[in-house]
Amino acid sequence: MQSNTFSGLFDGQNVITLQRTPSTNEFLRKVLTKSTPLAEGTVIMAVDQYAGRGQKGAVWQSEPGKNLTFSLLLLPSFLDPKDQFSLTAAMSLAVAKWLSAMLKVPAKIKWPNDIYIGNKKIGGILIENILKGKTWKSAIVGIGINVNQTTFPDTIRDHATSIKQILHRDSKIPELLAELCSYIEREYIVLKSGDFKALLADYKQRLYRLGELHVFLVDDVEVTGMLTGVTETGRLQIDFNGHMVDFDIKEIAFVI
Ligand SMILES: O=C(O)CCCC[C@@H]1SC[C@@H]2NC(=O)N[C@@H]21
Repeated sequence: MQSNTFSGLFDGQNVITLQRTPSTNEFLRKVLTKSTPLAEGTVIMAVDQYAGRGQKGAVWQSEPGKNLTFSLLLLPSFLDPKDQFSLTAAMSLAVAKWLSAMLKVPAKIKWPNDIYIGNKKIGGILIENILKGKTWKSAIVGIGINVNQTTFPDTIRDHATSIKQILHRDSKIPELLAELCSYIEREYIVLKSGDFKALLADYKQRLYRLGELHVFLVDDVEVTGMLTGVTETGRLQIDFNGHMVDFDIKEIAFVI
């Protein structure tokens, strides 16, 4: 495990804790659009996030006070927008590595950036990029981790897990935030170094269902193929009987 103190970019000085807010991503976006200058590494954390947002317009449900729900501000102006996926890879890797080290079980990345333990989702990431033309203004990295919640709504009960369900004890949320931020910092340094190949290779190694036959939904039709990796731009590569096809997030979904 890494030390549980903040370091460098995430020094713990810029953590704003909100008791109740619809969505930390939304809150951060609003602050940024009001042109309030915020330092890179600013974290908005919510105790009760009651209308959390997920990918593809989904909702992110979280019991008040039980989970880690936060958004952090990155200013990746060094990154060409065509390399956006490497930011997704870096953030997913940070969460997966942190959870694997803490829980002592492998945490996998379900493409593009859900975090799974076994066949259950423990966390999710929603990155909202704010670009100005071809340059970055900022990236809002929203992360939700199920921590002390042990019961889940019917719709997700069979496919959700939490840190408590694995460790059988409560965890202190601010301490988890500090630990996770140190993992984020480490991957962000790799991203800044421009070593996208290393990030991609690391990401691929941790892909959920890599090398396995799986059922996917493509154009409302269930198809079976083998997940073989991702392209440099983050498209999911599937082998259908020797015929390789790649997809973006709008074109394919996993069938559980
Ligand atoms: O699994 C997903 O689809 C992504 C979930 C992302 C949830 C986090 S919680 C903090 C931040 N604020 C939001 O409204 N969403 C993200």
